[in-house]
Amino acid sequence: MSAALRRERPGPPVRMVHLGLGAFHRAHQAWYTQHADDGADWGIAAFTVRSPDAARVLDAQDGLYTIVTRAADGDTAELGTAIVAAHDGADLESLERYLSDPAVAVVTLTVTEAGYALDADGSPSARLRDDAEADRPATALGRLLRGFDARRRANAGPIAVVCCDNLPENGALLRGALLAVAAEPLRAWIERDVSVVGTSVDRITPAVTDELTAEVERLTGLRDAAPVATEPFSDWVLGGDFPAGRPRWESAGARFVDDLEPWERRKLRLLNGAHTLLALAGPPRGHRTVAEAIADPALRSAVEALWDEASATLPDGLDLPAYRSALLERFANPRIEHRLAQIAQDSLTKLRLRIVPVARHRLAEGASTSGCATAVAAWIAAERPDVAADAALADLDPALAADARFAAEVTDALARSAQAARAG
Ligand SMILES: NC(=O)c1ccc[n+]([C@@H]2O[C@H](COP(=O)([O-])OP(=O)(O)OC[C@H]3O[C@@H](n4cnc5c(N)ncnc54)[C@H](O)[C@@H]3O)[C@@H](O)[C@H]2O)c1
Ligand SMILES: O=P(O)(O)OC[C@@H](O)[C@@H](O)[C@H](O)[C@H](O)CO
Repeated sequence: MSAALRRERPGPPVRMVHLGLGAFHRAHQAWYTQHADDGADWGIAAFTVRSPDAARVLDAQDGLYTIVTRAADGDTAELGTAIVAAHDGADLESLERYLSDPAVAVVTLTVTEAGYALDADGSPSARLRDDAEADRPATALGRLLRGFDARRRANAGPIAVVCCDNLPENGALLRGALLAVAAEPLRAWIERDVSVVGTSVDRITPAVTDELTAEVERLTGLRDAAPVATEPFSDWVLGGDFPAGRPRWESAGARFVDDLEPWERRKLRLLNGAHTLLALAGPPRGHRTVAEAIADPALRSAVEALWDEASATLPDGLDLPAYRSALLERFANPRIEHRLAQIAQDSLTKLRLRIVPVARHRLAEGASTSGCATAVAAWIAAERPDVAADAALADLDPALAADARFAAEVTDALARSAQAARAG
């Protein structure tokens, strides 16, 4: 019988807190922290958001888990060691305790786009406002405010918070939301003592499947109930200050830049924009995963058209040809089973953030928008099949709906996909 995972000696001291204990945190921020040359000084206390399950499982393994890196030609396994404590997100007392400790210097978040509980214009939803005043907040930001208030009362000093979700201008968005819902005197403390760091995060890490557990046992001889599978590629670009210190993530390959926005846009508009397109257009053509969808010549050319349009909205100096060709290789990785159904969550919000700005930019220049129109048509076909195309388009973005050329392109794309579906 295989051995279970347990620590033989204590892990690093807790100096980071993470909210959103999912697959991505374990494959990305925790990986960079353990690979930093001062990683032995930086342990992470990680909290779930909605369900305690991931914390229970990881806690039973002393925070240890296996990271399986899946290259096209095979898998390798390594032990993830940076997470030293795992908690149910509802455990506010532990969150307050960590954040009251001056040695804790960084908070990271991966709570998904929906997890911020913001309205479409980026302002806090009524749910978030109510939650920020609740006795036992249930949203990630409500809980973060509770933890920050404990730090303020403990006089534990400034701290950095890093939003690691796929949201444009994620640092500014998070800061705006925190300041909008915090009551005084916490609001003034956040303004003065919390540095909100913007970041672009990149490592394709699909949801964990049962098959992975068996694969880990085969590779390592260990029983692991919390493994994670990820791709060899990894990138982390950050912009902002860390007033209480941070791991030397740059020694593990992270990049610190003065102007984050171009890198963030490159990733969101090319990688995530294409994922959103494939997640909508792939299933009606019988595809289940990104690798299957990108192997379909019609979808590959739709992605290329979208990338041509998105690339024209990006500044020079981002090495776009190399990035695009690496993306094609990453999408095609046969060992990464990235299900389109997982990516298709919240498509309306993602189109508004990733496709609509490109389409608007191109229309203002009188340039082609067929790639954007294909993505929008795929969304209408998948999620608004019973609504007239012009009404669905108006729901997505009134300015695009008012543009006769774009509306006609969407109608044409819908007709083409219906014809393709009839043809079989
Ligand atoms: N997985 C990737 O490849 C990847 C890569 C880059 C960035 N990201 C970013 O990280 C996020 C998390 O990715 P993951 O793979 O760890 O996801 P996940 O589904 O494992 O979720 C992570 C955490 O978010 C919480 N959560 C999920 N949906 C929520 C909701 N609607 N409201 C509140 N909390 C919610 C979960 O409880 C969990 O604690 C992504 O949404 C994305 O923004 C992921
Ligand atoms: O839910 P999304 O669309 O923000 O993200 C789903 C995937 O596209 C995403 O997780 C990518 O794998 C990731 O952004 C790669 O770095």
